[in-house]
Amino acid sequence: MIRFDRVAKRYPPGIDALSTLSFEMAAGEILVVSGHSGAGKSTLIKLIAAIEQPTSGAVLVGGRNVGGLARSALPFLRRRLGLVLQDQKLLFDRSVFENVMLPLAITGFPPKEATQRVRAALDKVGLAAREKALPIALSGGEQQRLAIARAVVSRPALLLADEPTAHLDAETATDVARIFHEFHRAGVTVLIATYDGQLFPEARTLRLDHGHLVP
Ligand SMILES: Nc1ncnc2c1ncn2[C@@H]1O[C@H](COP(=O)(O)OP(=O)(O)OP(=O)(O)O)[C@@H](O)[C@H]1O
Repeated sequence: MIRFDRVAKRYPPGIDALSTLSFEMAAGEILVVSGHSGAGKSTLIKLIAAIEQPTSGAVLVGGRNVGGLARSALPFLRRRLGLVLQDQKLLFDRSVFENVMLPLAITGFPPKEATQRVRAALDKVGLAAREKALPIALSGGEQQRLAIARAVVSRPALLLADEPTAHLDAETATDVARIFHEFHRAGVTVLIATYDGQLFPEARTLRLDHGHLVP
């Protein structure tokens, strides 16, 4: 599903975020990428989502090299990806339901089926009863669950999450981690960048240290 082949990423003015990183992740796997702040975890996720381009090496997602992907090919990739980024970018003037509907509305999904999918996604993250609420009325854990619902509403084969349990208390973090495990058990390939790998006991762990894989 994912292959990094000697991938390096250097940001201007010369910060090496990742150095000759190689690893593979099979379809259906759950993988945790752990490491200290600045180790390169977010960069790894951004390269998979083609938000950033590698300086050298190849990033393959589903057999396609996404490093040199033309802008016109990005929607094809993004449709297969569910992204939960650190900055969730929830729409605070729209309801919970509308936030989750947005990715489907953008792709012109038929409204009736879209409504069913939104309700199914909200149900999976335990927010079915809150669909009319505004995000501001939700707790931090609920906002994170809303971001997950929005990421999975397109039923992606691959779910990527960057520090999805940051800023949550231990009980809420465990609850959010359980949701990722449930998607994994339902067949979704799940990759999570987190400093707290212990929350994901079912996952294989890749450890990064200053952009290098720790053997
Ligand atoms: N857009 C950017 N421009 C310049 N440097 C960047 C940029 N993004 C990240 N970096 C640098 O690259 C290195 C890796 O950052 P990255 O965000 O990938 O690490 P991280 O492990 O996700 O850290 P954190 O857990 O703090 O989010 C850091 O030194 C960071 O300062």
